Amino acid sequence: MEKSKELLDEKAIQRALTRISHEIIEKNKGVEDILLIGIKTRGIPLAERIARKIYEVENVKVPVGVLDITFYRDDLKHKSVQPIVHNTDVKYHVDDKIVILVDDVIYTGRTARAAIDAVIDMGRPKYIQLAVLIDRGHRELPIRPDFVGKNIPTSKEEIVRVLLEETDNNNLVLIEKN
Ligand SMILES: O=P(O)(O)OC[C@H]1O[C@H](OP(=O)(O)OP(=O)(O)O)[C@H](O)[C@@H]1O
Ligand SMILES: O=c1cc[nH]c(=O)[nH]1
Repeated sequence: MEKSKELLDEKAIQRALTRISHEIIEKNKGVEDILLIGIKTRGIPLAERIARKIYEVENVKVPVGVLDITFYRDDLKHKSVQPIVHNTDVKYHVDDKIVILVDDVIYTGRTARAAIDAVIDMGRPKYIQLAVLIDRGHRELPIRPDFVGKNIPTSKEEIVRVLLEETDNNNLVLIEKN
């Protein structure tokens, strides 16, 4: 039977995103030349929420782009090793930009790596940074996010589910064990 435990509620998610937004501003000494890129699915609403928070603080509208990256798989336990970047025809002007990739969960790091590759294929950004709501560990590549909402130690058997109002009509982070 699947057991589910709540890790973050709506307020905790929003607090984490507020902190990440402030850290982005601080690390980059403002928000000039920043391009946020949300990784589908839930990285997109997270990037939009961060953009809204940055606007509240800095009064600057930072652009938000989208990357569609998925694994060919039946479920999370049967991922193939290669994530696939789908919208390769969508190109952003990344030259000299600070590109901040945004995703809900980082696990093996393979999605982040595919996103980094996709951005590098588009041009020559000044920096690429990575923001995630949840870092659940178990990296298979030397990739570490610059901005983390919450580090959650997990076993490989567990699954972290991020639910957002925009995609799931709910705001919760759950950990599930089969
Ligand atoms: O670090 P990794 O091992 O690559 O795992 C992290 C990725 O897995 C999840 O995406 P998923 O493939 O479940 O797609 P979804 O977000 O569209 O549900 C999550 O949203 C990250 O993009
Ligand atoms: O547990 C996991 C692992 C990868 N991606 C998720 O969204 N959850």
